Amino acid sequence: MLYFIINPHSRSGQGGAVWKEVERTMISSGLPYKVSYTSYPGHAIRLAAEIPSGTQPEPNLIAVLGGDGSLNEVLNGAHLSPYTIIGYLPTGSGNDFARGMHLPIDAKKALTHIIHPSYTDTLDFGSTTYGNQENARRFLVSSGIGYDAAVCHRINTSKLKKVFNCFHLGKLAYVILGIEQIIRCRRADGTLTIDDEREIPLSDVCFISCHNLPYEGGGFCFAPDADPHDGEMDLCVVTACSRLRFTWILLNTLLGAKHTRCHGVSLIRCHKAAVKLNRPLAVHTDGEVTGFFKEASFESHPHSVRITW
Ligand SMILES: Nc1ncnc2c1ncn2[C@@H]1O[C@H](COP(=O)(O)OP(=O)(O)OP(=O)(O)O)[C@@H](O)[C@H]1O
Repeated sequence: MLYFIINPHSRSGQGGAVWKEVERTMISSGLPYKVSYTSYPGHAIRLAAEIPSGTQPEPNLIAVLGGDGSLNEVLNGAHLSPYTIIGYLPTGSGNDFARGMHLPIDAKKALTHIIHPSYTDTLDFGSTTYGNQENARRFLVSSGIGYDAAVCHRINTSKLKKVFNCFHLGKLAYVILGIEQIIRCRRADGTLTIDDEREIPLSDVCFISCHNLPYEGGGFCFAPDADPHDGEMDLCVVTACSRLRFTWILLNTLLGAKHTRCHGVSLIRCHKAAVKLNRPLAVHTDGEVTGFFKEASFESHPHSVRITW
């Protein structure tokens, strides 16, 4: 069975209008499908959890229409199995999943791939544990602590993205709030433990971002070689740099240039990473902020989620 989970509020309310257009194609296809609409943040987790795993002759396909946040919620609610397949119709403003996977950004084109799947792929996903060890959340794109999460926090609490999205300039909101956080974001000292073995002391941490896919924040390429098929995560660690150098690093990631050569940037490939800091910093998973914490752990779950396009 084909289930649609629609976030009508994605891209500042345009998601509902996009679905109306997409649904015409669905109706004319004659295929059976069910639709649910999200009515509050976190609702897609519950809606996805209500969909049972399919069976071998009849897998269930959950098609998400929304942004990376809605896709993340479905990943967190879905009963992951070889018979649960996730499809994606991007209507967000960041669209880092679609960008990283080279998927069509156009929801109508994406629907063609859902109706006539040409390919299914099994991807890695990551999980982030924060605060007390009971809190965990899955991610498909990236998760981080520090500057990147602080920007997500501002994006989600400020009206700027909504206003800019009306003029199709959502990306500019990320840039403006990103600059604001270069000036205001707090930093911390601590340690980073890689794969339970190697402990790295950290001072003046700007952020630590853990990637399954290369881009986050609407196109910042923090981990150019991140591959969701390799069973590992790519960590981008940025420490001890002036605001000017930090701006230069961010510009490099946005323009696709080599930020990895900049002083203060390290890229580490691993299965697990644990961060301990001396003050709480914001933590995000796929752009959804979970809170401010001193400790966060990230882990890769190889080949665990089926996607179609
Ligand atoms: N009906 C709703 N009303 C308000 N918020 C909602 C509703 N449905 C979902 N949400 C929340 O909206 C947030 C953002 O949604 P989503 O990521 O789909 O779109 P976006 O913000 O436009 O895209 P992007 O994350 O790519 O910038 C999610 O955190 C989700 O929980």
